[in-house]
Amino acid sequence: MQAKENFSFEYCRETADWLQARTKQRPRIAIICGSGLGLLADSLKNQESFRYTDIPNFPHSTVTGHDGHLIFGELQGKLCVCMKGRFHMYEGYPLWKVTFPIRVFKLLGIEILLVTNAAGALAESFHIGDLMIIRDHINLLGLAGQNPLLGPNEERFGPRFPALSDAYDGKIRALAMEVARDLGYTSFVKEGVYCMVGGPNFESIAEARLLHLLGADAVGMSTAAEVVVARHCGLRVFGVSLITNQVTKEYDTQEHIDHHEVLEVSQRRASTLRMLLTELVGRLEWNSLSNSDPEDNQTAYQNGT
Ligand SMILES: O=P(O)(O)O[C@@H]1C[C@H](O)[C@@H](CO)O1
Ligand code: HPA
Repeated sequence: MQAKENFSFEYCRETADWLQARTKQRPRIAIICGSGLGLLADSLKNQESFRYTDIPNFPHSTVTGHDGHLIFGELQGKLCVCMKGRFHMYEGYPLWKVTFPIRVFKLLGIEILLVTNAAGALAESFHIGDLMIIRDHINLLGLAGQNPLLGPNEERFGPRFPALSDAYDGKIRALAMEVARDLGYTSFVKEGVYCMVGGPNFESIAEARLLHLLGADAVGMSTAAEVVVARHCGLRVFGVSLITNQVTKEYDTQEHIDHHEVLEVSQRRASTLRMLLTELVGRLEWNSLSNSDPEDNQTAYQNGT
């Protein structure tokens, strides 16, 4: 098992304090940009940007399409902090480090986490360029014993046994669907189940068939671990996958997916995803999202209500 001492409250606090000493911005929304999806971060107003390499304790981005800046700024008049580039287990980081920024966000006062990723389609009804609002996930690594919450529990962040039955906020998903309707996006905005695998290889045919049989609509190499840590510390979560490729499930194909193709599609569709999220952020109203929703028992637990 990985040493956990560096996932401690104090270690996260040190990073949050460093950031708060350098910006007066106090955002309540955090956004993680997936592969090739950094465009959203670029559209923040009044930007204050920090290189990951300058932030104490922060991991460094090593993957093409993940720039490596933490950007504070305004989107639709709302203060946000945006990760332009995320971390993956296949880069050699333990999962606690992959998800470290989430706990820093919590200490910065973040309440809502918006996660994006590039993913391959397993569902036949999905097409390249579609946006999949994540209804639920299969954390394949977690089921196999690789979980960012392994080790002593830090009660100041959350409970030993967090519930994940409501991981992806129902009210924010409904709002996003409303936004999609208003933007005329309904033909390519779908809902579905995201499966996180470890990577870095793409799936074999037998693996792709298995994941589809298990109920996954799309597969990628991120997100679920971040969401586990976010829900543990009571953040509300909204996730969206940009479908960059069809995952091959037939043996008689000549198609081979590669990361360049993933980046090409995500860069081509980044402005559409940006539009959806920008409009969504603009419509996020804390009052209408309040926790009278019985679905949101995790946050109620955190608040002691
Ligand atoms: O960070 P995300 O999940 O968007 O990145 C996906 C998964 C792999 O890192 C990479 C494969 O092309 O894109
Ligand atoms: N498999 C896993 N991760 C991915 C894929 C895929 O097909 N596309 C983008 N990220």
